[in-house]
Amino acid sequence: MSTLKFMNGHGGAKITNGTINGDAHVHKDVFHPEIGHRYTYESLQETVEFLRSKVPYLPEVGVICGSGLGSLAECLDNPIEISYDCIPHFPRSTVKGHVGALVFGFMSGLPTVCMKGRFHYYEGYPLWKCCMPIRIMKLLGVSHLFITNAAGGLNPSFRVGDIMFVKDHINLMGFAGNNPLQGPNDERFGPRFPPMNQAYNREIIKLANKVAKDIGLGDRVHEGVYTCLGGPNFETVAELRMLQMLGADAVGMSTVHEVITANHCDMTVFVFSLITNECIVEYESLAKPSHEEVIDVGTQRENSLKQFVKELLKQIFENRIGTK
Ligand SMILES: O=P(O)(O)O[C@@H]1C[C@H](O)[C@@H](CO)O1
Ligand SMILES: Nc1nc2[nH]cnc2c(=O)[nH]1
Repeated sequence: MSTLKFMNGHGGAKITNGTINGDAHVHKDVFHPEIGHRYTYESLQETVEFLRSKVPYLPEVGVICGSGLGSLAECLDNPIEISYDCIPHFPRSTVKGHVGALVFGFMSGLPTVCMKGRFHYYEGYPLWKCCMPIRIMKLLGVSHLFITNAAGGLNPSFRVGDIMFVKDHINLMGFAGNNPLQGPNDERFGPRFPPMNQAYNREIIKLANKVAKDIGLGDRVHEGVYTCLGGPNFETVAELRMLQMLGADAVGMSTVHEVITANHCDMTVFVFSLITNECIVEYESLAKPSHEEVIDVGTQRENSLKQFVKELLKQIFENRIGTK
């Protein structure tokens, strides 16, 4: 049995645990003796069918909310919030600041789905599972994916609260042989060997710089290279110095595998990092990064970021950027 609850003040609906747990779904995922468990195209279709039965339109835009950035989902008009624990085959959020719900609605007039909470490798999920929602978004019809994250600033010119438009990444986990596309390739999603040299849409980055300037954020934005480590610990001084030498401007614990999965299935991708802490590269410093600080900075910057995301989205679609 399924129940929609109306949310105060938003004119929307909320589907939470317990309200639809009775919905039976059959697990058709496969276990390969050599490589272990994987989702199949068919099992993902079950998730898609479930979501289609709850939401009366198809989203064109996807937004992944980073740590402390769940409030971006408040940009949606007429939200329909569906808790991850109601959705067939969906992993569960375990991290503070990641609520664990898909929120459908209209952002700048465009049908959009926000992931209020992402999945991380350090939670114990393999990368292919962390990225499962991206394939779900693709199957629902999402063409443009906005990925956001909280990251430590490696570039000494970055200040806490700055925004970095990601122009490229260094896939350190991939260097170690860990990649979300590992395992059998399903050509219905994309090719076995996808290119990654244009993973971040250049036109959107150009527009993002203009929009940031127009709304008064011009002096707080940068372009840069993001890298991801597995976490959950923050980095040592020696590790951070090494990352700086490699050419990374910001470090986090997510995003890279999501970008790879999204590009594999031909989505248009835009990513920004909120610099929530300065990476400590001096042994003398007594400062310590913390998840609380990361979430606080997200909260402090939420109004500017909401305004930025709404305006950027509007202009992307007005100018048909990245429409394939
Ligand atoms: O989900 P993101 O990448 O935004 O979160 C970063 C990485 C860790 O999950 C967390 C550490 O505070 O912030
Ligand atoms: N790995 C990593 N992730 C972060 N997320 C937010 N800040 C940081 C950081 O300093 N390091």
